[in-house]
Amino acid sequence: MSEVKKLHKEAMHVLKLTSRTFYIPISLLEPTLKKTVASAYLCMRAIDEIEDHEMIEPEEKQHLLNSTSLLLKKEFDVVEYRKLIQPYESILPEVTLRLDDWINVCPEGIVDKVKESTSIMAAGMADWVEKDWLIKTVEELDDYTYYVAGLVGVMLSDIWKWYDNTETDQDLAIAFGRGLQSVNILRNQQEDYERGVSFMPENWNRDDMFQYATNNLKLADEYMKDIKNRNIKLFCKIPLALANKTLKALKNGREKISRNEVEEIVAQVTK
Ligand SMILES: CC(C)=CCC/C(C)=C/CC/C(C)=C/COP(=O)(O)OP(=O)(O)O
Repeated sequence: MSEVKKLHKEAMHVLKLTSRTFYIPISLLEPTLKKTVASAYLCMRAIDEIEDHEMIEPEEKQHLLNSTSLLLKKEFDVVEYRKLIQPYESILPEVTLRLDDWINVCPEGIVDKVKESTSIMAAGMADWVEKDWLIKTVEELDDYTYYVAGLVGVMLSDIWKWYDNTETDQDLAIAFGRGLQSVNILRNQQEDYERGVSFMPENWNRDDMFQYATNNLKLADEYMKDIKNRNIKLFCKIPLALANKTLKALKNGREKISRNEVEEIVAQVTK
């Protein structure tokens, strides 16, 4: 097997191990999009694992994220990156240690966009680590959800445009990301509370966050209307359907949806 093929296979393997939500939709994409979106997911997940790490001090996270953000702005210097993460090698996951590999999986015509989006996300995450994720206003919630999810939407829209000139609305793409992220916030609220983090603006209760999620997921439906390519449409439909179903389950007091329900939704969307 050629080196390129081998790397692609490894990327899909790591993707399967890291993403419950996106492994299936990415697998259903045609080869060029599959490589691109897998690479983009893994690059962003690489830095997300730094932001979320339980054993790394905030100052160190900021340094790691800001330095990675700078490295992504130039031709990626893998020697510098290895030096940067070397002290944390034993505690960081494979997806983070192999950032250079994921960049190499990405097709040449779009890799700069993926690096740029990941760089902006890393700098935004570093700022939120500094602020200790202290969200007081809805503007701050919007800012946080923009960096960690809205930007993914923007990047995906850029990928669709590059791939076959599919034009989608940037604000709706951001809302799509925010919708998915706010469902996760609701799902993880207790767990986050236990580690001392809350994404609820002051004076907000759970119902307000439900409303925020519902509004953004409605805008995600609008986003879908611009997509004609069936392959891209299918990719977007799966996380959206899972988020809608999860939101409904949470409203009914359940913790999350079952593996069976996930399978049912995927089967329904792909039939
Ligand atoms: C235009 C468009 C499609 C916009 C959507 C943008 C997008 C994919 C944002 C990601 C947001 C998010 C909450 C990811 C983690 O979800 P998770 O915890 O469910 O995923 P995981 O299983 O990969 O951890």
